Amino acid sequence: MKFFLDTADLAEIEEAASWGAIAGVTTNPTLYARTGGKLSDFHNHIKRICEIVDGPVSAESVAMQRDEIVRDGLELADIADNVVVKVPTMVEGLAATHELARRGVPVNMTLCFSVPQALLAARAGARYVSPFIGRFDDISEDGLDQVSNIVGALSQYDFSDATVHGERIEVIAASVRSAHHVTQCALMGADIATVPFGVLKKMVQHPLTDRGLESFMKDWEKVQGA
Ligand SMILES: O=C[C@H](O)COP(=O)(O)O
Repeated sequence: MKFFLDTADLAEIEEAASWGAIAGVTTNPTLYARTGGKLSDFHNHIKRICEIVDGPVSAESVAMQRDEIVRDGLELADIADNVVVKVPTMVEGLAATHELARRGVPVNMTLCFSVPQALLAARAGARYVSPFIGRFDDISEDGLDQVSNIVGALSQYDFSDATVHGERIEVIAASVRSAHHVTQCALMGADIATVPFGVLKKMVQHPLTDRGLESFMKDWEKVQGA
């Protein structure tokens, strides 16, 4: 399993990249707004992320019509070679994804909540599909179950004919809220988990590691005093 960092915060991205932990970054309009960035700085900000991370960086189109999404997507793809255009899973998004894929632009279909949506994303030529866990849990559904179903359904078929990249569509487990979500996604075979920095930090932690470290340090003090 690969990990992407789900943030637009440059300090978080630099720190996580220094751990060798992340293979890419995903952003969305909310995450960019959280940085306090302006619209005029958006492309520069994505460029900066692409310089820090040597892997796919998802930047989302906020257009609603297929032609505008394609125009947006082509501009975003021009920022750097590792930009992936994030497009919502809706009719206009599918049409735009199909056109962007035809032009060789990798697309991450986002806001995916069902197997049929994921199958259509794959057929349209998406390079990635992002089922959301936490937001599904928020409405008393089972987000992890949905990821498992999507991983299972996509693995039944070869969609390589649908993408100009000829690569298998990869599932990005998104809206990840806990290390438990990551564990379950890894067990069900999701290709990637995109995690907020807070979750990435929790993934490193274990109380027995802390307790073990504390006792090693105490015993080492005894050695030094001997
Ligand atoms: O845009 C994708 C994010 O993974 C959504 O995460 P969130 O539901 O925690 O805002």
